[in-house]
Amino acid sequence: MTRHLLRDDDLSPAEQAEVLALAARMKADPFGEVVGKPLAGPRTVAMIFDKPTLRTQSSFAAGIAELGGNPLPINGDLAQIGVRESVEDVARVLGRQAAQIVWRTNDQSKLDAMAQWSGVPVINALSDDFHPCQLLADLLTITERKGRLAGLTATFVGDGACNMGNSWLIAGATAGMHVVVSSPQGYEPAAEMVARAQQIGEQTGGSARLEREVGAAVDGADVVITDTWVSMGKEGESQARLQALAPYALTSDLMGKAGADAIAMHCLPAYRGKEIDAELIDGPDSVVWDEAENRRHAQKAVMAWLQEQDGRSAS
Ligand SMILES: NC(=O)NCCC[C@H](N)C(=O)O
Repeated sequence: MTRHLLRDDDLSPAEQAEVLALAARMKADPFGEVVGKPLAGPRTVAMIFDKPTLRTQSSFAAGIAELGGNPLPINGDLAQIGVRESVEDVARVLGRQAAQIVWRTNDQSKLDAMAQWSGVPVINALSDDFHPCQLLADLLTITERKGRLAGLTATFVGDGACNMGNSWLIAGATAGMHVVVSSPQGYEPAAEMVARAQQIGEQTGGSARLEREVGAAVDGADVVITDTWVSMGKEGESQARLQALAPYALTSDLMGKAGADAIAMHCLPAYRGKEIDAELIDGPDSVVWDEAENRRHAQKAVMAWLQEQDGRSAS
């Protein structure tokens, strides 16, 4: 069966650990002299962007090239998937051209259809619901800083209903972390996301909970994460969001409540003076540039791992 990375729990806890270990090996050997070049040929990886992108396109393109493959960027505005032709038909066409498909889009259901019809591994490069590639990069970054994941407390503050809030719940619990999400009313993750993370936590020793009071949520945390208050596609709600989320800004004061060696994370793009203080994101507790670099290493590991799974299922 062809494997995909459409949401964070498409990887079991053991598989997540395997991908993260591979990512660390790839980071130490960027041109594949030891780990090899699983996309050599070159195999083509189609990258479709229906939303803006900087980190995702550049890290996938560089990573695909480092794996010996051919990155094929597709402009979503020109392809008009689901408008000019159905997701099913696009999937069947791209599945004949590319070894893998990377897609940044809005609806999770479109990714499901791409996976169902393409016959090749599909990677979610951000949807409205999940951002699993960012989480693998973030977990790699935490491992580098802390030497472990299981047992650490990660507190996400701000818009918990967005892709990053959901992915933190699911991927953090998969890694055996204690995930706390602190959001104002109306911006909490859906109950089903929290329940799913709790269910995974029962298996891994991790946990997931919501904590409305932001100081209590950050108290003693090992990792504090935030994200933009206005995710792509939510621009029309900007004013209401900036107002509602203001008490949940990640300031240096708030960060002071976290554990002594706590790190601050942000997937970028960041809005200084809104969801995060300039002195914090540009200060010594911030690991945001490592997160951005680690997108490449984590995604290379995902592509290599999916390619290997695909080979296994074909043989
Ligand atoms: N580093 C990135 O890939 N950026 C992710 C932006 C996440 C944000 N919640 C958004 O959906 O716009």
